[in-house]
Amino acid sequence: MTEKIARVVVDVPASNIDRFFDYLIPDHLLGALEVGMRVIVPFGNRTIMGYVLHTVNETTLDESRLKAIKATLDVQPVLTKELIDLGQWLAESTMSFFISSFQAMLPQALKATYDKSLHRLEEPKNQQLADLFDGRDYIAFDELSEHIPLRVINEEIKEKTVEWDYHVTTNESYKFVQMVEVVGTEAEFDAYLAELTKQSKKQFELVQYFLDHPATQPLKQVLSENQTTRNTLNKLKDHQLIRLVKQQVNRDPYQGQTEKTIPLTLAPQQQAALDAIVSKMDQNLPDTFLLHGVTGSGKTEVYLQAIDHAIKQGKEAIVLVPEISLTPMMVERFKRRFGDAVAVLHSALSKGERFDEWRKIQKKQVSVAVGARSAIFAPFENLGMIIIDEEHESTYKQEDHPRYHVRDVAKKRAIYHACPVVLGTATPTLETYARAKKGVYHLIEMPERINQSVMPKVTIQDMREELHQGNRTMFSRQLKEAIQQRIDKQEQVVLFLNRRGYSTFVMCRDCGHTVECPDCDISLTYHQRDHRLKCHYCNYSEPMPKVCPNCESESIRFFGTGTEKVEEALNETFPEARIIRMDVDTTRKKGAHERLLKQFGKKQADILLGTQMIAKGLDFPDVTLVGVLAADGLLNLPDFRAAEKTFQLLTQVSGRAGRHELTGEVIIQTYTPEHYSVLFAKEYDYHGFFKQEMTLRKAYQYPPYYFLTLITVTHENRLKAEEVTRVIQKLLNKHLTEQAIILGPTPSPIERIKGRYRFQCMVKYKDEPDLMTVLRKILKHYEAESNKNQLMIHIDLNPQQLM
Ligand SMILES: Nc1ncnc2c1ncn2[C@@H]1O[C@H](COP(=O)(O)OP(=O)(O)OP(=O)(O)O)[C@@H](O)[C@H]1O
Ligand SMILES: [Zn+2]
Ligand SMILES: [Zn+2]
Repeated sequence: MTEKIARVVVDVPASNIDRFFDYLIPDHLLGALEVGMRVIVPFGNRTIMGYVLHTVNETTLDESRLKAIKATLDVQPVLTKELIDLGQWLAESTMSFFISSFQAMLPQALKATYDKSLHRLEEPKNQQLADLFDGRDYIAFDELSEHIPLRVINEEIKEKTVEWDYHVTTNESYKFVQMVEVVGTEAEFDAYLAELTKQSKKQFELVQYFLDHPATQPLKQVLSENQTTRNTLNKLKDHQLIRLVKQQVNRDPYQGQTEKTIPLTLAPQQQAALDAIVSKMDQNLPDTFLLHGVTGSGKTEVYLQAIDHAIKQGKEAIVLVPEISLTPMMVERFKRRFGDAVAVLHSALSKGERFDEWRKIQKKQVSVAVGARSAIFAPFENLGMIIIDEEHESTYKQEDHPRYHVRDVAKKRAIYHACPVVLGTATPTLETYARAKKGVYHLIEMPERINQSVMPKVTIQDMREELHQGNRTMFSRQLKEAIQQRIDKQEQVVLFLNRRGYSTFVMCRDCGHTVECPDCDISLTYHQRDHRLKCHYCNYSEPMPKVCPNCESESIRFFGTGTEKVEEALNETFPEARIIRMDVDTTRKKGAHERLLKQFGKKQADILLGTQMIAKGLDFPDVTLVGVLAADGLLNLPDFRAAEKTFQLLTQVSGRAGRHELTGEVIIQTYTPEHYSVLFAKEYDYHGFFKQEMTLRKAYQYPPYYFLTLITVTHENRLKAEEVTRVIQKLLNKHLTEQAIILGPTPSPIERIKGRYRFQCMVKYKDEPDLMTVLRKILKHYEAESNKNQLMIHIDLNPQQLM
């Protein structure tokens, strides 16, 4: 590359800096610097990180005034040309900053951190400061701020005795292991042996060992095989018979996987699906498929064989799974089929592990990336296919800048690579199924389970009725009996508790007072482990009160059902049952998910009790009963998708039973047995549910009939938040077409979070070509106030959460 000017996006997420800056490429970097690399550049009086997006020979600015790039952080670009374009598109289509978009595409470890320190140029005039330097040239900001007032520093800077120095560090770290290399000749070992006294038995053994094992091997292995210590080994090192060397290795979070699986003979419906997908792949067509297959219909095997086809063509594949730590079984199936050709990217890995997995993709050491949302940015350059499993999951939408939906990014990448996208699920979102019905997506239906196994029979238990009959426990009589039967027959049970919207809040039975977070508008949740009340939004916590803060009554209790409480109740009711509980508390440790599921798989427990995280991806042959303890939790959320989410969840959970030879049974407990989402889920009637829900969406003007945009305004002052929202609502009214429906301002369902009041304005529309322009103008108008951070305006195009 011979251009001499680089266009850089700098690491400052602020609206007035959200553009390219031109920098001179210094001589020593000419020819070495490439587009897509990270660089260190001077910016104002600071030094920061940036990405080189273009190189050019001409600038519209005065070239003599351009600053030069200080250094590059990479020897190989971290962003491909495709990703550079994608990042810009992402920023524009989600109304985010360029820098936030690029950061979102790269692993955490590549982000920069900044240290600020004071650099001494000559002896400071201020004695206190001079003393603090004490012969040093730099003082870290933290140390400085403890001792010297900022005013003094500013004066010294004016005198040019000192200057601020900014140091950029990035966090990519490589893992090294100590290796033992044998360097002594046989003769030298013999000479050493001759020197040894009779007491040095261990040394004799070690010499013998190295003569037998001359190859370089890990230190850890040498020590463990010889049952010896570093000290003992050091004697050989001192005699220059061995040497310790560092070797860089990839951290491998999936070490020691079991043997490989081979492709299964496909059932006819699977074969048809595979043929359709492979044919588009071979024709290089960026078409989107909806693979609508009931739970247990063998979708995963279709993915595996389609990927196999891609690999054989020398192409690569991306597989997206909801939240990967929740679906370890899924990951394992890919690992076992493709072994080392798979990189796994997800949040349960350490920063370093994730970086190593990402680098495998960058270095073309793998051809498959399996991961959660951000894996859609895997830097492959020859994609053959993108798969989004469980496409209905809300985790595919990022709820923070850039607010993108993985489906949109996938379609964009598919066009670039001319490859198909496969959306797979048993419960498509209404948006997706409507598109498939219109022919925008190719619809593939897989209505049968593998091996003709039937969908488990679902019964609904009306918990109000149970109460009338005097049953005050959390298990209906039928569920209790069914669990007991499974324990007796040594079959297994999965019990699902919907945590969201059904958490354990504290209420006084005398006065009805509930304990709420002082900063957010929601009840605190009781945590048994440390006997404290916590806020799920801001981390506020306080001890569980002994008496009601309102009336001092002692009858203050927690309500609702947490997994811990259910576990207690299970222990009481079925003392002989072995229970595995899976929730945020028991799975906090790394690898805990996998470990607990493995235990259950080995039948070391009778009952698996858990929250959302056990709803999908589980495939255990001996599970014959699935119980849903409280189906209504989601129904009560203030969200137009509440029914859809309930239907999806119930269908997914039910799908965990009877997947192999044994027939399954599902029992759903609910307080609203007449709700259509419960009734259609009972019949596994997706099409019936779709029809009914579409009618409602049409009547109430929601997606997929209308697009939504949600604008949320937050401010510490309630009036201010409401007023700004009102102004925005008026502006939208004025500038959009007559057809647009503009609602608000209304308080958000959670009116206050972290001490900030929240108001929202919702736009429903079919076609508003000017919407983005108007929204940009609004943001621009409030730019100054937003940059000072008093006012915040969030714009969410196609929101998934309305809270
Ligand atoms: N062609 C086949 N022959 C035999 N067994 C198969 C075949 N395809 C899939 N299976 C097995 O059937 C079970 C269900 O398949 P799979 O998990 O792929 O379904 P799925 O549609 O992905 O399910 P879910 O959406 O419920 O997770 C698995 O145990 C799988 O190994
Ligand atoms: Zn709070
Ligand atoms: Zn009270």
